[in-house]
Amino acid sequence: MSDKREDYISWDEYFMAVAKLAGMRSKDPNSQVGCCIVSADNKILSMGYNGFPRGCSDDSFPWARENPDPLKTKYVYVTHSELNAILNYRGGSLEGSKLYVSLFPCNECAKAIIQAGIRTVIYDDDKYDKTPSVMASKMMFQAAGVEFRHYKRSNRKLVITV
Ligand SMILES: O=c1[nH]c(=O)n([C@H]2C[C@H](O)[C@@H](COP(=O)(O)O)O2)cc1CO
Ligand SMILES: [Zn+2]
Repeated sequence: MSDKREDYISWDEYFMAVAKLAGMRSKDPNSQVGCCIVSADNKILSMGYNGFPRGCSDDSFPWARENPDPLKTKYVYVTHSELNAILNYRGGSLEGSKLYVSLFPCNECAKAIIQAGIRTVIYDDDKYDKTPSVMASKMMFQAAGVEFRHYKRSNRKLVITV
């Protein structure tokens, strides 16, 4: 007879929750994106969130979405969560790993994901579906044999007191 707990979180819930927890570090007022890279045997290898590169202070670089001067918007400076997670990994190869991310990867991150050898992408939000960037990501993933699947929310609320 087993006394095992039955309400433990699934692997998918665990890794998506870790991705979203990383996203809570983001200073972006509009989109907080988090990412968690996991080995084929379910070990967490790396995490990342969207933010400015090291040394580029959140207090001096802009978080604006729109400005006639592109240098006054975030887009030219921000490092995406997926790229940060890939670059944060210093332990060797990401070949064959899985990437959990709270927002579908853009085309630039898709290139990095493919070239890093990541084989599976599990995403939650797809709010930029139908934009050329996301359409390009999906075309590249399909061509490169990177599987992508939508995360099925269990809608469980995980409460952590810190
Ligand atoms: O794949 C992604 N990963 C990622 O980290 N981001 C970040 C960059 C920006 O900080 C933010 C997108 O900003 P916005 O939704 O306001 O356009 O999300 C955006 C995408 C996809 O667009
Ligand atoms: Zn991106």
